[in-house]
Amino acid sequence: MQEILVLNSGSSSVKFALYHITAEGAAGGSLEALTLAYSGHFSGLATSQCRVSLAHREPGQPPHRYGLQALEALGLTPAINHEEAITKLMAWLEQREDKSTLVAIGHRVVHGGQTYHEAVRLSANDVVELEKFSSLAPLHQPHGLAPIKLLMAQLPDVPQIACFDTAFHAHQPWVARQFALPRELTAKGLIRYGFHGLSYDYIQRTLANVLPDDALRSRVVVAHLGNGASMCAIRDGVSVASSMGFTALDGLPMGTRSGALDPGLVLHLIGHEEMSVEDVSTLLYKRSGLLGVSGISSDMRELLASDAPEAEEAVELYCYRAAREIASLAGALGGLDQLVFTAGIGEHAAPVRARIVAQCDWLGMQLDETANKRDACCISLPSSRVGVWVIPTDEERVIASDCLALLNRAD
Ligand SMILES: Nc1ncnc2c1ncn2[C@@H]1O[C@H](COP(=O)(O)OP(=O)(O)O)[C@@H](O)[C@H]1O
Ligand SMILES: CC(=O)OP(=O)(O)O
Ligand SMILES: [Mg+2]
Repeated sequence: MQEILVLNSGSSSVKFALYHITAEGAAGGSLEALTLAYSGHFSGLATSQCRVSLAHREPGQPPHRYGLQALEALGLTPAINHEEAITKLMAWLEQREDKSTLVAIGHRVVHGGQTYHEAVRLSANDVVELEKFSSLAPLHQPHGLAPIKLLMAQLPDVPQIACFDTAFHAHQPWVARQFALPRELTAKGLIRYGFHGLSYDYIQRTLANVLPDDALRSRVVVAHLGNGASMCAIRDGVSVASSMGFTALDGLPMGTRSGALDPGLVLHLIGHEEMSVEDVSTLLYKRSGLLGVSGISSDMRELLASDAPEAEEAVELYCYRAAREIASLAGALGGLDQLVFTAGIGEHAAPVRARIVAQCDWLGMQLDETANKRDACCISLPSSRVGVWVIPTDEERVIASDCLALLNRAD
């Protein structure tokens, strides 16, 4: 049985999955060409909520979830940061006996810049090139590249394949990518890239299965609300605008990131608050967003459970900015047919979805409150002009499927 391993370093998590390639899969790269065998994650990294999970799946059986003792026996105990998560994951992989079945390892790499527009088998030189984007995605790029370097050394014959968050947005109209800056800076690549593209790709492919009529999916906004959060306007299956820009700091407020700010505020911090570039970077990437406004936590679960007015203020601001962003992206699309919620908050936080949808009622959204409380797939009423959906994302499956397509092309 041939296998593909996938690693996905998010800002608060390391997710991993092992797929078996089905007989039909050997010939095509569809999402269904792969059978999930193992999946797991280290989550809540750099918070007080660090957790680990592992599940094993046999075809036709319910998933077997490992308990705490079984996880401990495998060395899979909670990790406090990405480095520790990767070390534990590598040790678990190392102790698996047979690695000859592994035909590729797929990695989520958040920033692909202007050159990397599709999945690529990495050379050592590619890794050097991709490291140049580390300052543009400090919460992601170094953590995505670290296991690539380790695995290139440990398993030199197994292709290490990078799949990029930015790739899905690479064909946005130029007007959506430009900043209003002098041309010589734009020419240097100071443009909007957009992120979470693997997630958006999964959602648009899955929505097409749930809602097969193309005409109903012409204008879609996907709200990827995880620890990082962004939205994407998708017209006829193609990204046309996104809330994230040059870096994964723009747009919506996030767990610890500020989202969009007046750029004059950054100048003020440097000029009048005597903050260095590094201080401002730490402030905007690690101390802002839900954590900064609430002063309590970056985790939406904790804020929703809290009675503190500061927690409520953080949730209110989060939902307000999200509703404004949906309207802005509907503007880019010239209307809206469907809204999809996904990722940690989008998939699980019914009160957040309810508040956002309530603020979008003027766009023609009517929430089915019972369906919303159940995290059902369709959460809008039949009378709602805009369909509202909850679709769990699966970046790992898109990565595995892109790897398979690349391997099949190379044969
Ligand atoms: N049941 C829940 N209710 C509210 N928020 C949740 C729930 N489960 C997860 N979350 C939120 O999702 C976030 C993690 O989202 P996820 O997409 O997995 O993260 P990452 O950005 O690291 O990939 C957590 O920080 C938490 O705020
Ligand atoms: C790009 C980004 O913010 O990703 P994540 O939500 O996984 O941290
Ligand atoms: Mg994520």
